[in-house]
Amino acid sequence: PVCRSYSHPQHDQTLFEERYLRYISPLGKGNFGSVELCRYDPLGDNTGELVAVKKLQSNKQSNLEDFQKEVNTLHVLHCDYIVKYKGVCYSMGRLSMSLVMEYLPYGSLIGYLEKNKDNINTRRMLLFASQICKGMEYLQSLRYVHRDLAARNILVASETLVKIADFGLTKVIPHNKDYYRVTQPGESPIFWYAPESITESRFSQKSDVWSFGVVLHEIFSYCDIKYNPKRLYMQEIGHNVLGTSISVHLANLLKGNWRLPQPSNCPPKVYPLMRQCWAHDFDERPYFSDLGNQIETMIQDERE
Ligand SMILES: C[C@@H]1CCN(C(=O)N2CC[C@@H](S(=O)(=O)c3ccccc3)C2)C[C@@H]1N(C)c1ncnc2[nH]ccc12
Repeated sequence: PVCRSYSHPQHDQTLFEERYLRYISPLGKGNFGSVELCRYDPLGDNTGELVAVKKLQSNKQSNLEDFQKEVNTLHVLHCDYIVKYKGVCYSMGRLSMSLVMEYLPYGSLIGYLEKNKDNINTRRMLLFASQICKGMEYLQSLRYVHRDLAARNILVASETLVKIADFGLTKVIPHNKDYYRVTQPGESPIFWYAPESITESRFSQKSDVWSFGVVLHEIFSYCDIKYNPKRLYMQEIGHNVLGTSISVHLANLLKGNWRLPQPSNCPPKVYPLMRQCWAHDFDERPYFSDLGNQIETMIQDERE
């Protein structure tokens, strides 16, 4: 099986009491809220465990429902390559809720690759890529579409393990379809989006594969801010575009077959892998299982 999901006879510690949740520092911010480092310390002697708490910004009813869906999503995911869900914390009398997850001290892939670029070799980057593939394969086996696959949402658990870390935009594909259409796209990460997601708000396993190609580009650019996807696309589109929206320019650029350039010291066989993920026609894009196999083979070749 892709993920050894064993059932722990763990106490179902899914309810964290707000009064024992001690705020320590911020871990990250986004459009809808933030993730904070906290210590859950019921004994009050600082022996409690460190946890990552994801808070919703506005307690608008709709966000609360989406958040509840995210909690339900994470609750069923048991995979070595997906961040572990620990439980929820209700506050203000169930008016607002927070999501409690495992805390991984290495933080996101962005900071980690930038900081350690000198001692991370191709094999390790390919190992990380294959783990993201496995996590995505598992997610898709449950008919989930992530919709926000990006290096900023990948967590580093150890020097040899990464985990997919954010399911704020994840949707379940209905059984009678193979895609999900979003009605109210909020602030969208369009520079990680497949063409059909930009123009038709259509999301599927194959649009996640497109985003995976962009994550590969980020990894082999060491998440260097100078070469991040948004900056590279905006350079090509031109910064002073007026009138028509950026997404129209981006969709035309992709229709005209322009793609993110090969990162400077990217191994020759990795860029074609990104290009496979960026096929304009989603039926031509590989499955995560195909990608995983190709990457495993590259890891073997790197060993020799
Ligand atoms: C990389 C992680 C996910 C991304 N992130 C983040 O801050 N956000 C993800 C969603 C956005 S949000 O605030 O927009 C959001 C808020 C509510 C609903 C939906 C979205 C914030 C930082 C995290 N981070 C550094 C962590 N570091 C160490 N251990 C961890 N355990 C779990 C996360 C985590």
